[in-house]
Amino acid sequence: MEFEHVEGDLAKTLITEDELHAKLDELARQIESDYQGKDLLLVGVLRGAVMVMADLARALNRHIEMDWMAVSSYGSGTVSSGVVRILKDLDSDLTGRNVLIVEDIIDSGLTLSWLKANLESRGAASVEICTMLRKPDALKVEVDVKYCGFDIPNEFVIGYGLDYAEQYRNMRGIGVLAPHVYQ
Ligand SMILES: O=P(O)(O)OC[C@H]1O[C@H](OP(=O)(O)OP(=O)(O)O)[C@H](O)[C@@H]1O
Ligand SMILES: Nc1nc2[nH]cnc2c(=O)[nH]1
Repeated sequence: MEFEHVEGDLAKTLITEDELHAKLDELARQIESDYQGKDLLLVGVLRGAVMVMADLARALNRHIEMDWMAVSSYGSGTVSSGVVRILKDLDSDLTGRNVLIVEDIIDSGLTLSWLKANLESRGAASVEICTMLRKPDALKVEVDVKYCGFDIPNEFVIGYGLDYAEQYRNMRGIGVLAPHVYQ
């Protein structure tokens, strides 16, 4: 049972581990085809994207580089503050690079629209976004997403890198947190 230790904290299971991995394989084939003959720098956004990054990188049958940024707009709450702070910047020079931002979720879109513009301003040849989840009903700004795993309802989700107050990131699938946990 993949959710055994958190079962009482979940309102429902949304996406299973198998479904996540099948989707990652699909995305990896598209990315391989789109970036044929080009360099590829995967930029993971800490901390939530750690699981997607690790699994996507291994699903790709090609050379890649990885770098990491840490930004924060949520603190320990469940609603975006809208203010994005860089907690850790990239080590790489982006000049002329093909950058693929790897994310776990696009919710309001505030983090990713800010981050994409920020990386584009550093002279990259291209900056695209790959996100495992997106909430179309929660978007406050348009974000141009090239690769999206699943569109999900506007509910607070946990698992596969996504936390509530730093818990649940190691859940293998994705679920909706029961309101009694945070109310
Ligand atoms: O579209 P938005 O409303 O801006 O939300 C998306 C952001 O929220 C999550 O990160 P969070 O700030 O929770 O930090 P974490 O990755 O360290 O958990 C997620 O990883 C995105 O970066
Ligand atoms: N854990 C979690 N983090 C988020 N950050 C933005 N949206 C979400 C969400 O639904 N769940």
